[in-house]
Amino acid sequence: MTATQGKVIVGMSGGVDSSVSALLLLEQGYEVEGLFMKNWDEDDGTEYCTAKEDLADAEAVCAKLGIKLHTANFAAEYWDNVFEHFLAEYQAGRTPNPDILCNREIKFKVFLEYAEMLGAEKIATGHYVREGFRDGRPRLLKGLDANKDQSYFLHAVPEAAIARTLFPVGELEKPEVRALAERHDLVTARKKDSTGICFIGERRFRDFLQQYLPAQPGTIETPDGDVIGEHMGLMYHTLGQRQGLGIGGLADYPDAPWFVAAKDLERNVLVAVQGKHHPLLYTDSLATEPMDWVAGEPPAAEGRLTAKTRYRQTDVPCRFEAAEDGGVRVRFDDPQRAVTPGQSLVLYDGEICLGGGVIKATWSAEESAR
Ligand SMILES: Nc1ncnc2c1ncn2[C@@H]1O[C@H](COP(=O)(O)OP(=O)(O)OP(=O)(O)O)[C@@H](O)[C@H]1O
Repeated sequence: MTATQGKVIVGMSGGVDSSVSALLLLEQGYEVEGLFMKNWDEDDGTEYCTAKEDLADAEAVCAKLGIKLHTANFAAEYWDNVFEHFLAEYQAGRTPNPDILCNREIKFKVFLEYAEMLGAEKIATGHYVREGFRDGRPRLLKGLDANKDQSYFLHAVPEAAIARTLFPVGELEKPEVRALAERHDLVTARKKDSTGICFIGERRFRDFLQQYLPAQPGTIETPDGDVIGEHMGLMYHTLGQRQGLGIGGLADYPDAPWFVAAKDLERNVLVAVQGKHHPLLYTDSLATEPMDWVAGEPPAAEGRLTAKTRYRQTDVPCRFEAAEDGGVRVRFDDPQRAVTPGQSLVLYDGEICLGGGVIKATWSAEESAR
């Protein structure tokens, strides 16, 4: 086939989505080359990093498709611009999402620059999102497969980078993608989806974090300040999670499970409540750090939108207003469970992903009313 559409570099992760992306672009008449990025040097003596296998799979797919595969090591950029921030956030008691930063800083910045160096105007990835023009602007749209939509992770990528990226699988459902890979005999057809944070792999999160952040034991308390247990470090706990208390003698409390409701950083105290639906586990309104707007600016009018506070959540109705510091204040129509500082709030106008920001404070219905 002769290429008529210009040169595009596909981010080849060794997974099925990027394999099929390369295939589709070839079928569409692009001159396609692949790039495998190594963002984590796995010489930390563990067996968890799958980079070697992934590279071998990317090589096999590129050989099968007859395209060239480049490799690049961005581990230094990843460490400086993603990982250090990730650790600092944990240290500050928040639960960060490094994949969002990885997209903004690595996949849609360093990778784009690298592609330019290789003589390509455009890059492509296997993300389940779409690009579409609305009101004359290139917009980031949700992927058609609602189960796989990855716009949550891409909300911090600027419009100019979105405009230079192709998302061939964004128009497809995942089973169609696997079927295409099977039909073309690609080795990744049945490869299982990657889970969790890329550099942590399947290992226990606490073990990983302990290599970088020392344990900081403290107490677990009720909202009234009764000590009911001990924790090994606030960073090992996630809001809304069921919490084993590790001590007996809770004679004053009925035998109901405890859930993490808050982290008091100043006192190094984990606050726990009883019952999965305790009101303190619900957020009525929140504030974010300065927002990353895909369009570079907030929507013209404040008002009603929908929002996700975590990946794989259906977006829920809310009302938003801009704050002076560049962040937003959002109030949900219905209080949301386990909204976690450090994770991102992402706003949508229908299928358009507008942007998002890191959640810095949350208030329960009772606190909002005060
Ligand atoms: N190491 C890598 N090198 C090059 N591109 C990558 C790499 N990791 C991810 N990407 C790109 O980012 C996209 C989304 O990555 P993600 O980790 O979410 O994988 P995924 O949705 O399981 O996709 P895939 O099935 O292609 O691995 C990939 O489809 C690929 O285009």
